Amino acid sequence: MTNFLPRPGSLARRSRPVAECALCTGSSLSTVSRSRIPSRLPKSYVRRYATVNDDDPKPDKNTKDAQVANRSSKDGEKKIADSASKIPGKPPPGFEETFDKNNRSSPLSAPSGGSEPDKHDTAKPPPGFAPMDEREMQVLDTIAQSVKKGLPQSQTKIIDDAIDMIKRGGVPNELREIMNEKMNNPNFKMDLATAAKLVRVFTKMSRMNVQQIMAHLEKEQNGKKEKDEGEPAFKQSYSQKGKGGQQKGPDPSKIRIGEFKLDTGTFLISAFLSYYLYRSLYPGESSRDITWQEFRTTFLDKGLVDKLTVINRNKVRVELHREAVANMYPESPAVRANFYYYFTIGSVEAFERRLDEAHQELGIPSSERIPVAYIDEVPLSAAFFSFGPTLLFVAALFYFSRRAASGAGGQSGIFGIGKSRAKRFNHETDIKTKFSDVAGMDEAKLEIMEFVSFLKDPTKYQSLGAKIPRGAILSGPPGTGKTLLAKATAGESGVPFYSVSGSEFVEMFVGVGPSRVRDLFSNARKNTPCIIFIDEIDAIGKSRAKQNFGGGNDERESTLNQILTEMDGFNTSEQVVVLAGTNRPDVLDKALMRPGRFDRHISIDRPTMDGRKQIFLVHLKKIVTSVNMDYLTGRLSALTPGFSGADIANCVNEAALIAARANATAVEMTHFEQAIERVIGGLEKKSLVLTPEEKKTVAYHEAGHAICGWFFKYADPLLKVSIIPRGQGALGYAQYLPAGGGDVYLMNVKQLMDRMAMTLGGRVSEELWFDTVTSGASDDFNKVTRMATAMVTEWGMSQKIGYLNYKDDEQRLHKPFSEETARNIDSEVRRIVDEAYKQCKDLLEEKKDQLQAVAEELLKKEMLVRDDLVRILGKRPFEDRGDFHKYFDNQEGKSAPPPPPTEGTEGAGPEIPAPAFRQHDVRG
Ligand SMILES: Nc1ncnc2c1ncn2[C@@H]1O[C@H](COP(=O)(O)OP(=O)(O)OP(=O)(O)O)[C@@H](O)[C@H]1O
Repeated sequence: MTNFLPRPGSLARRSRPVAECALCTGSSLSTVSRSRIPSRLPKSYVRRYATVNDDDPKPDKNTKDAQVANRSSKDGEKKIADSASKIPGKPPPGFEETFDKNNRSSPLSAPSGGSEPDKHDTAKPPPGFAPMDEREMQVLDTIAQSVKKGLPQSQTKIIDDAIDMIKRGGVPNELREIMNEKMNNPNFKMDLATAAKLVRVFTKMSRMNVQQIMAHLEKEQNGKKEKDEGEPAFKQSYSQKGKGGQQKGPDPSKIRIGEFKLDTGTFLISAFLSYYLYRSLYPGESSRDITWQEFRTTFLDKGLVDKLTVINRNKVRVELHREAVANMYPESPAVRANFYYYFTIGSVEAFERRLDEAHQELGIPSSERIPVAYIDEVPLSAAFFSFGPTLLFVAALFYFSRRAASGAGGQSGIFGIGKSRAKRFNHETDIKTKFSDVAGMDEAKLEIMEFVSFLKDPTKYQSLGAKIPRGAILSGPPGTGKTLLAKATAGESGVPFYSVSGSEFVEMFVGVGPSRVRDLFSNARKNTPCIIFIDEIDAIGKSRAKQNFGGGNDERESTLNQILTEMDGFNTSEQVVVLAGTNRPDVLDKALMRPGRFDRHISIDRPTMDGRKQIFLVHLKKIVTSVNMDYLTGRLSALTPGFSGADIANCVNEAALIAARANATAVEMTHFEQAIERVIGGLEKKSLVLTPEEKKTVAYHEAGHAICGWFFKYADPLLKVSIIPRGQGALGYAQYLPAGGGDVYLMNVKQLMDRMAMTLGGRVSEELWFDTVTSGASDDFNKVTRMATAMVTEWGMSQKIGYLNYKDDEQRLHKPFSEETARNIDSEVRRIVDEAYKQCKDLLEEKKDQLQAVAEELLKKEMLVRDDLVRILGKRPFEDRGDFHKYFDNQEGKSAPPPPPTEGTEGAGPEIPAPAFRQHDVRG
């Protein structure tokens, strides 16, 4: 009994759960795991549980336990503490039964409010638990004391809590076994496994609270057999957490179920803890150091030594006759197997001498002398430190190679580096693209359709003796739908599709490229029929002759050679089609293009007006809009000359985003136009504030362009001009519709001259209206020079130079013409530009008033559209061609066509001006 009442503080701590049991109070505090609040337990808890609140469930007056509870509630904490201190060794009033050694029922058997009196006697402890008598409690304390030895204070607290809980709730069977062993065997010794078991049990018990055990008990009493009956009580109590409302139990959200999970981390920590505990309980259990004298008197002189081992020339291990030792010293640890005594020696010679002397003194004949062995042992820690860095390095290497490989597509470490990175798409699940998703490019589709019908029905061709082309190169500007077409081919033919980019063959290791090519083709051969698509093939397929100029690249060359070999290696029956995409067909190696490899060259250009209409139709399908589809696609395609399929897809998506930002229910024409402006001109830079003087210059500059466009017959009619800065350095922004209202494929001299004159309109206007000029016309001059140079050197439009083509070739170091021709070219270019300048100046001088009117209106409104110009300048004096009227007339303030793109593929047509006023850095 004294064990339980060591000091008032302890009493207070222990009386709380007991009173809690007796009263069956559902305190909210009790929901907190005890292990988390040990320091908060003492005083306030006693008060809380010793007093019955109005809303607490009332105990049954008939039951003895209820009376106990009632009494204790009346007396309160003070009485409990007093009685405990006055009658040491006796339980406080109301707790007698809890500590009654004859009463085998656990304190947990106290019925909760409302339970029937007779249940008290029949109440059993939870399965897996058993109540304790006093002797058992003492044994438990002894075990706890030995476990606590050597543990830090925080750990001993947990064990105290667990013991407390066990005494109140009963002993789990696991613990009872150990206690029984201890009671029955006076020589009971704790081994490592037992220590670990004890730590586990104590930790679990310390985390339980009274309600959990009681809830389990109540359920047992009501005869509700759960399927998990027989599990330890703490397990079941957690499984009841979800049934809120039944009891005023713990808040499920606060219960940390994971605490009982035995994951790897927990396992390792508890294993370490157990070992530490075991070691601290039995320090030096497997060895002990002694002196030579001890060795001599205790063991050698008594004939107990079996063998001596000299370790590392400085230590001797004594191996004893275990049975003889057991007879002589039954208590000695040396009885145990694996226990050895050690003593240190100064030198082996001195040790041998002393041993010799001892043998002689003891009169041991030389034949029976104690055998001595000599060994060198490396301590475990030393071994760890010597191999540790190497192991660490190997582990790091392995780890990083795996990470790098998984980042690059999940190959198996450094060993998978030669494997192909091609992604395989399955026609059934991954490739849903069909030819109907590819708008326009009818000719390209027709060409490639042949591959599809070959893959679907090869016999049709083979029966006629025809050989099917091995592959096709799809070339064209970026975003024109090359990849889309290849995917559609796979989708239509219903075969596996391997997609890889040319750059994925290139790696810093030599030989990786060819190895990946081999792997790709061997995979493909295993899965025939199939399609391989190599995007951006120019990364590996560049002409070998050109590479050599800059020193060459052997790795790329051998990768290319491997591709050539593999494509040659297909036999005619293998249905593997290789498609490749590139933006630069001109740099490809000729060997790639020869018949038998990529026999077909399918060029995909930017879509025509009609093609754009169809592409818009494809992408508008997913968009919610109320605009008439025919009108919408027609107008949008007219507004977007030079757009690629990808640009169109982007525009449509951008329009939907703009509409969503404006909270519109459908995408309107204005949203599409804003999107187009944004794609062409970039974002409006409202933050860029120009000075009034700068603004005026920009307005007059743009007005100059606008007047030229309006009054030159072959210039582009203006649709919109603004002086709100946009995009990359453009201070003004103007949109024109290409002359003719559609795509322009041919330009005559008149058109070119008008266009050049219009491009110079900005600078000429500045000259007319200001006393100085600005740097803003530099981009205009660049365009004019390029146009004039092309007229002279490429298009045969200069009589002096004649019908020669001196197209500039960057690869060539020397110009292919004489100095005199160079001088003539210069003078002709100058003459043409001067003519354009004169043409522009004459017009702007003539229309000076109109120019001023347009510029002032622009300054006022910041943006003018076609209708404003009609109002200021009157109707344009020339007939507009094409579908212009259909889409742009009578559409107030809605026209917003872009300037035709100037950047284009070679041979795409003459330079087209985009007279936007640009900001230039003229410092230094
Ligand atoms: N003819 C088209 N019909 C419908 N959509 C198209 C068409 N052309 C391009 N697109 C759109 O543009 C996107 C990009 O096209 P794709 O990737 O095929 O271009 P690409 O020519 O392979 O470009 P790159 O040369 O840069 O690889 C497609 O996903 C599609 O949405």
